[in-house]
Amino acid sequence: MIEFQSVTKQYQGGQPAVDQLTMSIDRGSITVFVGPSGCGKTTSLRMINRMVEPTSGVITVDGRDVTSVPAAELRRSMGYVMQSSGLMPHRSVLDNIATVPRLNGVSKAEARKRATELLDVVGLASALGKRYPSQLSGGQQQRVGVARALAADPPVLLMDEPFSAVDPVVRDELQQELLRLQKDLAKTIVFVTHDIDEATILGDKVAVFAVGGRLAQYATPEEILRAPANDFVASFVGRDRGFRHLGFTTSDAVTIHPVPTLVMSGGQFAGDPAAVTDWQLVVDPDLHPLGWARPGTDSDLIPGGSLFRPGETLRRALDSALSSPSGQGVAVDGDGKVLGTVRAQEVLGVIEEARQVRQAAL
Ligand SMILES: Nc1ncnc2c1ncn2[C@@H]1O[C@H](COP(=O)(O)OP(=O)(O)OP(=O)(O)O)[C@@H](O)[C@H]1O
Repeated sequence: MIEFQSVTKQYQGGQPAVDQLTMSIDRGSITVFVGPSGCGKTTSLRMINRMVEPTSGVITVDGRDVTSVPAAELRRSMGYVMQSSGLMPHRSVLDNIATVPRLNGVSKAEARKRATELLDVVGLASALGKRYPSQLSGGQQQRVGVARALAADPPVLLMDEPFSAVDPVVRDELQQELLRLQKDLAKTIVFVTHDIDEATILGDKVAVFAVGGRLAQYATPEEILRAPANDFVASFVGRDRGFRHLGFTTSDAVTIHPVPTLVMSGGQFAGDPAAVTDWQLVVDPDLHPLGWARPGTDSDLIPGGSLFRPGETLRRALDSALSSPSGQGVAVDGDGKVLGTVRAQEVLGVIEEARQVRQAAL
């Protein structure tokens, strides 16, 4: 959908900000540009919609050289979301979202109707439409920024560090929301971040840029974590990359063992916890896990670790086992009811088997 052909950008008097960039961006996918500060991510993104003009090279969108399209028209045909939501402070949320459709000649009533629908699409209550941007939280403002970018239903969405100014919990929500939206919308999204975790969570493909605007690696997140192309990528991806890579393999092959349970209801154990000779999982009458009872004590309820569902990743399964006071990770079904437990040693066994299979395939 988007092609960079030997694209270089040199601002006056400096080193190239982007140096001979050649890459193809797939239609309907999320492509993430990641790298340290100043490596040319934003410049590369802005050359797609001609907010920045290349010094040399060609960029095409859908086979058309972008320089053949008037810059204003090109910009309106692509959604753009930036770090500070960039909303107009003196316009209501609805009117902010309706901006581009209005510029494209859509009637006010029609544009506002669509804007109200979009509030729902990005998970905001329609009542917020009447507020001004300063009356929203940072996370809500970013959602409005996404709604505004989607308003003209553009095939391409450019996102420049859109979630980096919000706290980690909201950021996590916004990332999940974007993935959910993308399932329905299948836009061609180019997303800039300096955070490798965000890149691997969101990207179908990840482009790692090195200082000097050179493309150091362009591959799936799984491949970048498993096989960084060089020392720069390895150090940028960081020390936990082996662990993060577990986030790409499912835990299907891990055995789930039955676990003895002790029911707790109304704050009371249904049996005698002092008689427990092995760790027992404490559950409510509907089999939702509450914590653990330790053998040989008259047992307070000991809070449990993280839970995971079969089909989730090995990372979740391992985390569940390692964070559990009993050393057993608790697997639950879609309703949150206990299915059984997994042991860290066995999860590690599956990880090692998967590694050997990959090794043999090389
Ligand atoms: N308008 C400009 N004039 C001159 N130099 C610029 C301009 N915009 C960016 N640069 C320089 O170009 C290089 C690349 O900048 P760019 O903003 O693309 O990097 P980035 O990877 O997005 O960085 P960050 O993560 O810090 O936003 C930097 O050295 C920057 O100082």
